[in-house]
Amino acid sequence: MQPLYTSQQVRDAEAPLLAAGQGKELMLKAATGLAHVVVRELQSRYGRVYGTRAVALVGSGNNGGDALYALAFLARRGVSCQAVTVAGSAHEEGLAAAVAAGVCVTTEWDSVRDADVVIDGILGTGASGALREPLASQLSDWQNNACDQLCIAVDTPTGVNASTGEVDPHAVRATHTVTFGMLKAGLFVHPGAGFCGHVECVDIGLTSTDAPAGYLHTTASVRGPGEQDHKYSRGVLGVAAGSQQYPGAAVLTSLSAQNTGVGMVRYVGDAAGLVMHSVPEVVTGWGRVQAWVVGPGAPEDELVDEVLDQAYEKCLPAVIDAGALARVSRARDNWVLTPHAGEAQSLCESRGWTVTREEIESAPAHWARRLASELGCCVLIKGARTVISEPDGTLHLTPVGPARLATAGSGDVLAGIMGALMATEQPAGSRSAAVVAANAVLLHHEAAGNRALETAQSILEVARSHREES
Ligand SMILES: NC(=O)C1=CN([C@@H]2O[C@H](COP(=O)(O)OP(=O)(O)OC[C@H]3O[C@@H](n4cnc5c(N)ncnc54)[C@H](OP(=O)(O)O)[C@@H]3O)[C@@H](O)[C@H]2O)[C@@H](O)CC1
Ligand SMILES: Nc1ncnc2c1ncn2[C@@H]1O[C@H](COP(=O)(O)OP(=O)(O)O)[C@@H](O)[C@H]1O
Ligand SMILES: [K+]
Repeated sequence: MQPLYTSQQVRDAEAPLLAAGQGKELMLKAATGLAHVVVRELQSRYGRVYGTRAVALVGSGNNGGDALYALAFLARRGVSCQAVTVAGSAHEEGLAAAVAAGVCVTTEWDSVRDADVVIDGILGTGASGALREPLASQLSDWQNNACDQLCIAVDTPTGVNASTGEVDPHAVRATHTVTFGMLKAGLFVHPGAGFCGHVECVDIGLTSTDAPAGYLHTTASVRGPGEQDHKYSRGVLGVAAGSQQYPGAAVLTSLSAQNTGVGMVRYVGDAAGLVMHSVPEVVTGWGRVQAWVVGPGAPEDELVDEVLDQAYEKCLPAVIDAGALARVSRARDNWVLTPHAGEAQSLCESRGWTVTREEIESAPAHWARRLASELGCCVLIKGARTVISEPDGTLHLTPVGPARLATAGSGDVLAGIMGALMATEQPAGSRSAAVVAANAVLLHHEAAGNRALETAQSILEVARSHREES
């Protein structure tokens, strides 16, 4: 997992280097890394670099400085370069370097639309508040008329908050973002993540001793059974799912758990016959378990309450989904609540917080954090972009999953995968529970089929391919 930081943390990491007089060196490293990406993308899209046209939008700060030094580099490679200064002033040394390399400087935006590549060097980590006029309207005019244009953002797309992922209505939609030194959390949080395109980080020698704001998870793993393991030591998962109205959820949860790999699945609920028919390895009825999944398919309240009490009293890790979410009155830090935005809204409402589903969808990290802090457990808000927060606000993020997961029963499958990992991994606190949850999301993405049943089936092969035998 890769650490993610806020803008302030990055600035704090830069401060001692700047104080030691290394500011120019840092900027040149950043600009060189940026220019290499521009060259690579020009080559990849147009098959040539020489003779292409690059336009950089240049703000008044160091973000613009990066763009100007990169233009100087590109001009020397035979790219026809123009700097559009958008803020009245620009980084002096960067401007001088660009002019010396033959870059044309203007305040007119006419050339932006026809550029082969636009470099967004307006705002980076120094941005604050809403985009000001006339910049905001100029950005909208350009982007409303741009079509499939290569656009490479310097450090962060202008208008995307690099710490929170919140987005200004006039924000730049980049195809690529070249960020410097440390990954910024806002580049991976919805909705900002959707404006960044492909993100890559150029190493400029920054390090931080701060606790990261979050982690990016990109690699799944599944623990295999050890030589000495038996079905009980490997982990038994209790599944309390399904009802007469929604029996299928019980099947999807149990099947995906079994296929992910677990010592045993014990099922309790109203769909035992159907579960047994579909997954004959499942054992029905109460017994000892090492983790619980409770809630998919709206099991009865009495059953849910009994499971929640047992999991709480025994400190068992648990995945709390759908119908069980509203029954949670106390929680352990190794629990993961998995609401979609609508369920998250109900959780908020029951706490007297007024928020719409749309507001949760546009700031899921904020609401996941708030709920996790309030409840004292991990909260995973499902959706096109899934966000996990620990109670202390540390985020756990994954790359975006395939949209074919937007189908009924998909969440039940995720709950089963996560439950199986909980039973075998036995997370003891919120950090390890969040890591398990992120791992489950990655496996879910990889297994995604066109139907939830197909996903639950293909998780067998996906988990096998990631299994590390111990
Ligand atoms: N420091 C280092 O070691 C390194 C830093 N690096 C680079 O520096 C970047 C940070 O540079 P930075 O601190 O100069 O801030 P930056 O993002 O250019 O913006 C400041 C300008 O924006 C303006 N402005 C602010 N908000 C605004 C708004 N809403 N709407 C309109 N304007 C607004 C603000 O105006 P003011 O508020 O002062 O009037 C000010 O003029 C960082 O992202 C990375 O790219 C790399 O080179 C590596 C080494
Ligand atoms: N557009 C999308 N792209 C990627 N993943 C998605 C998308 N829409 C939904 N998902 C994922 O599909 C699952 C849907 O879960 P949920 O809404 O609980 O469905 P159900 O209740 O029918 O099981 C979640 O894991 C969610 O993150
Ligand atoms: K930028």
